[in-house]
Amino acid sequence: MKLLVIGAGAVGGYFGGRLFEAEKDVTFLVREQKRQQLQKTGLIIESPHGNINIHPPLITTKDSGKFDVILLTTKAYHLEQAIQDFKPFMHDKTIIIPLLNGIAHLETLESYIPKNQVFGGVCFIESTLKDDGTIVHHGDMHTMLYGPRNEQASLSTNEVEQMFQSDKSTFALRENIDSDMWQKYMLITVLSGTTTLFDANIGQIKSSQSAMNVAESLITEVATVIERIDPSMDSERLRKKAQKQWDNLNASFKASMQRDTEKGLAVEADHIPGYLYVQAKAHQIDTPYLEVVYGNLQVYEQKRKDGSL
Ligand SMILES: NC(=O)C1=CN([C@@H]2O[C@H](COP(=O)(O)OP(=O)(O)OC[C@H]3O[C@@H](n4cnc5c(N)ncnc54)[C@H](OP(=O)(O)O)[C@@H]3O)[C@@H](O)[C@H]2O)C=CC1
Ligand SMILES: CC(C)(CO)C(=O)C(=O)O
Repeated sequence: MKLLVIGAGAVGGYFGGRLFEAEKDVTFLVREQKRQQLQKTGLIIESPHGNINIHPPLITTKDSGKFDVILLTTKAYHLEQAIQDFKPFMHDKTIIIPLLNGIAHLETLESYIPKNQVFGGVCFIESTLKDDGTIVHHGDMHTMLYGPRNEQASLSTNEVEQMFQSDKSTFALRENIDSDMWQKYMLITVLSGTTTLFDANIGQIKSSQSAMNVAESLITEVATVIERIDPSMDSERLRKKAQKQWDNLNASFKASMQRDTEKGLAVEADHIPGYLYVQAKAHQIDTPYLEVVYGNLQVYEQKRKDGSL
């Protein structure tokens, strides 16, 4: 089984790097600047679970070859281009596993690729990139969940499972990956929304009862919207689990979107809160907290564009 990781950023570099370390057949599809950087320094991971500096095979769109599994790890705003870039590396059974936060990318992927080749996926990790491309892993979490969304999956799950084994991080094949994706979407909307709104880590947010009330109201709104989009998701269960996940976070925890705003980078505003906000409007659900969170990120994007950050 041959794995192609699209992007060697904070998520793709970490999980792809751990699989390469575990001697899996892993190649990275990268853009030219990244290729040059990685050729010079190697792929470096600094992690509480062990630092590594490795030299996995790198390809760009100028190369050719076919891969059995594609792990998609770009940001949502690079999705359309990434699909055009990785499609030539697929054969008629290749499985795509996207690790993007959110859910709307599944529809985009399925508009280009047969549904039985699109798995679902989520990851739990707090990682970021240094200027020199080093992947810095904060905290303990490093879990990737994946699974078929279609009974007629083009490769058997047993075959795919062989690829995702490593002593240094956790990979789990799931029966209901859609449910995992919604639950993660719920969590990330609240975490990225509040940490960027207050420009604060979780400990700082927890120090204010009013800020905590905002988080709780956001949790309730998002759970309501998700249940309306997918009635198989129970809003009360979503809400309770998100609340528990929130309560268990370390004080120093930051969402990746917050780390991106601290660096003045683009954010997935339309893909994460924006998609839910549009769905809420379509279902005539009032979501004032989601509107504030989304509006805050839209203003941030505008400031980036006009150079006034
Ligand atoms: N970081 C985190 O802690 C977590 C992030 N996520 C989610 O995972 C996704 C990825 O985030 P993250 O890893 O942080 O983002 P990064 O920006 O760190 O990494 C994305 C990588 O994708 C690469 N890329 C973009 N387009 C292409 C392309 N066409 N071909 C090849 N490579 C491409 C970029 O390359 P280049 O270097 O050339 O710009 C970049 O290195 C997001 O949806 C995010 O929300 C989920 C869980 C945790
Ligand atoms: C919440 C977290 C850290 C979990 O992986 C995440 O997905 C992100 O910050 O983007």
